[in-house]
Amino acid sequence: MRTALVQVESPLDEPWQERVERVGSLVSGLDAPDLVVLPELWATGYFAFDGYDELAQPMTGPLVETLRGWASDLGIHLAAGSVLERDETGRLHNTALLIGPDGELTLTYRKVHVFGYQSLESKLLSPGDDATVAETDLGTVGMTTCYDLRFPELYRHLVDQGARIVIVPAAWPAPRLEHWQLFTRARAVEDQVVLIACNAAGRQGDVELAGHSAVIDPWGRVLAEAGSDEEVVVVDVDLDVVDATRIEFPVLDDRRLRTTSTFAREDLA
Ligand SMILES: NC(=O)CCC(=O)C(=O)O
Repeated sequence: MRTALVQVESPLDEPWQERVERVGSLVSGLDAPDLVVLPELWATGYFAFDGYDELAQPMTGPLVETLRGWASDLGIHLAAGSVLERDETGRLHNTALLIGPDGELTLTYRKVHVFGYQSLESKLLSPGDDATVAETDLGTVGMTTCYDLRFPELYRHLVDQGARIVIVPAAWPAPRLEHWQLFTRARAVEDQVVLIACNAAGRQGDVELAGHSAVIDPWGRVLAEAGSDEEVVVVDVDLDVVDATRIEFPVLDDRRLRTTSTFAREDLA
């Protein structure tokens, strides 16, 4: 699986429409990837909180239409990072999406753990209340978003549904780079998945993003890692490593505590 991580910079003074055009050119210039992955809220800029309400769109809106067009024109799987979704009741969500080579939405995931530390996300957005997987011709894929990396039970929930690949779009700030590197590797090793994490880069206002997008295999090997600037990283991933690891070292079979795999919906209302 040829995987391209497009580690986008989203400076607050760049009009978002220009950024979408710029990133579209980057994506269409890639050399025949199977999967392209973008960061969390890259079009809007995660830290552009003032623009959240104005820029949120339904999943049938023009931004998602454009992204679907990229996937179908190029015949790729596009994990298009996340977008600000306005749902049918008017609430806003941070919604990650995977689009298939036919331009159809394969998987959507509303970020469950919205972030409130030096961030207005938890005030402005409503959390999701579920996480599912999609069967694709790449394998069984789950998605989580950024801060979710700190909540391992979410990943077990995906593994319980058969996830072999977990894609993580992020806007993770530079002061906690060590946490990013620790959690991405930990989740790959403990859940025996290929973990594909695409972070934002550059500055968004006062915040410096960490970059260091990475692809990590179930042994914890970092197959590719970006630096801290805007960059595209391409890596060929042999997905057989998931089954090989689970057969060689069947730690998931030794679990004694089964999660109930349910969400505390009453807490999320
Ligand atoms: N965008 C985010 O969810 C940031 C999370 C973060 O900075 C952290 O967990 O640390």
